[in-house]
Amino acid sequence: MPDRLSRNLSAALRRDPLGCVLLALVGALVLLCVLAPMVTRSDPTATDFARMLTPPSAENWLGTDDFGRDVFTRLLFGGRTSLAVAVVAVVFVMAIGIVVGIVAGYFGGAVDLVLGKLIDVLLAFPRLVLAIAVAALMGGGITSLIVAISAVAWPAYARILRAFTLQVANEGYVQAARTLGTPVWRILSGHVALNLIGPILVLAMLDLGNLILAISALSFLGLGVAPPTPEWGSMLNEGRALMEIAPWLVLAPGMAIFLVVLSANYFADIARDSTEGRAVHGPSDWIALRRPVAAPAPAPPIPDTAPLLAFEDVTVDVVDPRSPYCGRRILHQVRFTVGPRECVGLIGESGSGKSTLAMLAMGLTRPPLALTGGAVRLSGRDTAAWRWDDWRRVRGAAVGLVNQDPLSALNPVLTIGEQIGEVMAAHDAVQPNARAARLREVVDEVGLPASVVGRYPHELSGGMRQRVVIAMAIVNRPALLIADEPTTALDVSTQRRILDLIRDLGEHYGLGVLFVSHDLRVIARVADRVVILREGRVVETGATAAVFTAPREPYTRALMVAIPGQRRRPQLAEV
Ligand SMILES: Nc1ncnc2c1ncn2[C@@H]1O[C@H](COP(=O)(O)OP(=O)(O)OP(=O)(O)O)[C@@H](O)[C@H]1O
Repeated sequence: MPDRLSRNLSAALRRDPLGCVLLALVGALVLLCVLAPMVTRSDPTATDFARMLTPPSAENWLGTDDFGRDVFTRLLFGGRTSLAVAVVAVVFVMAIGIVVGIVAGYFGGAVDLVLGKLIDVLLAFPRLVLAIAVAALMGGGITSLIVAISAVAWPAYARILRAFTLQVANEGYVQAARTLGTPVWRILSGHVALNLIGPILVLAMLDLGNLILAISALSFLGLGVAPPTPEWGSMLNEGRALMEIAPWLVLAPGMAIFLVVLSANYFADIARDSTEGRAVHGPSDWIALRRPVAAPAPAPPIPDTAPLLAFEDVTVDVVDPRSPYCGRRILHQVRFTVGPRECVGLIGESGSGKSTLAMLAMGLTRPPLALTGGAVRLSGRDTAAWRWDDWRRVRGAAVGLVNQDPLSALNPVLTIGEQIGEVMAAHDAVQPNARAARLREVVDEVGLPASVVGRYPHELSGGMRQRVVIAMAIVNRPALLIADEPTTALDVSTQRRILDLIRDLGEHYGLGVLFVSHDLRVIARVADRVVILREGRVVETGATAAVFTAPREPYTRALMVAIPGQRRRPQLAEV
């Protein structure tokens, strides 16, 4: 995003002579201010009553004030103060706004409610009036100026960044990071904050001008930088009484403020244009997933013979009384297992409950749905009492997930190497010193060139992206892989290659695979056993060849006849 921002800014400037002139002027002014001690030998506070109120001349380019001080020198040193205070204030404001906005947007619930109310209350006051009150209470000076400005400016940032966080947190790649067991702090700093850099930069540019104005206004009112230290606002105040006989006293700082504020707003506009159109989507109910259940996980006795995944009479209902579907049964005593080195195909038409089962196996069942009967066991352990942290250790380590849409599962601002590396870093399955080698190995295993690690998701084809997602799912060598419609978004030939890859990897790693699909031909190519689901009930289950060649249930027969181009039943390995 910052790359695109700088590219767009330079492209906009190339097309815009006014922008170039503004940039040159403000750049020169800022440079002169920064280098003030080298540009001018005069002391900005040294008085010389013999030279009081002299108009601009070769000796005093911008004249002198009523103490005989050189206005040009004071303008440059005053600019250092104004700009430094503004930059420090922006940093403070951004830091508070970013932390509060991200925390409120990401955690939601009570945290969001409390922070949201605080933001609302602070935003209800006019910013400058509140800043005047805070600065007056603190007694003026540079510190109180920064505190006053920071205290009143952060809520606007927090509110905007909260909204951005809500959007980013619902992106597929953030959800994917969660399902891969990435810790919250890493999701916040890596996925959420990185994606907010663009909006943050634009906000900072937009507000820099406003903050300089506010700083100047407070100093103008005598609540900021105390005389004789020069500052543009206080210079305006000092020159105000003599404006009619010595207009240069107000013109110089006035023009400087005007130029800096105009430039900041102008460039912020360009920056805002260049970052518009971000793709955002999705509801914001995932935060409820974090709610842990009451009891801690029990000590896990793991029978060697236990299947990797077992659904034992699993019943799921809509339990939230606020849902219009409250009381509806989604899964009815579903029972089947997935063992090591076995690929189980879960087939069912849309709405039959396939995704609900896949989510149960990852501990991602969302309110208003809840497990109301039976048990979901992973390697023999009942997961009912697992808390969020227990699941976090399992996801991405013992259980890998491959989703339908690889693009939404990948973070657009991180390279492939970083994203695979992050999954390894989230768990201890691969030792830190072995991670670089494992990265190369897994990239090779999924059939991608080594160069892919330095590339970004948008530089890859759909099939390559799905290979990356598979690499992320297997990099920690899980025992179980959940593949939820992993080939639906791909063309037929890519589908075939991805299916072969999953089957080969399953054999290579001895993986148990739960392969969810509505497409019988896909299941026929990869699955050893099939489970046919209809309206939340298992209607038929058995070895793939047996079920497909001699279906017992009328529903299974109907499904096969419904395959496009298929008169009677699907051929194995037909895809
Ligand atoms: N939050 C919810 N509230 C009420 N009903 C829900 C909710 N989530 C899912 N359902 C219902 O549960 C049933 C199973 O949904 P699920 O998403 O598991 O089906 P699916 O087989 O994966 O379908 P698809 O292939 O279209 O994704 C559907 O009838 C759906 O309407």
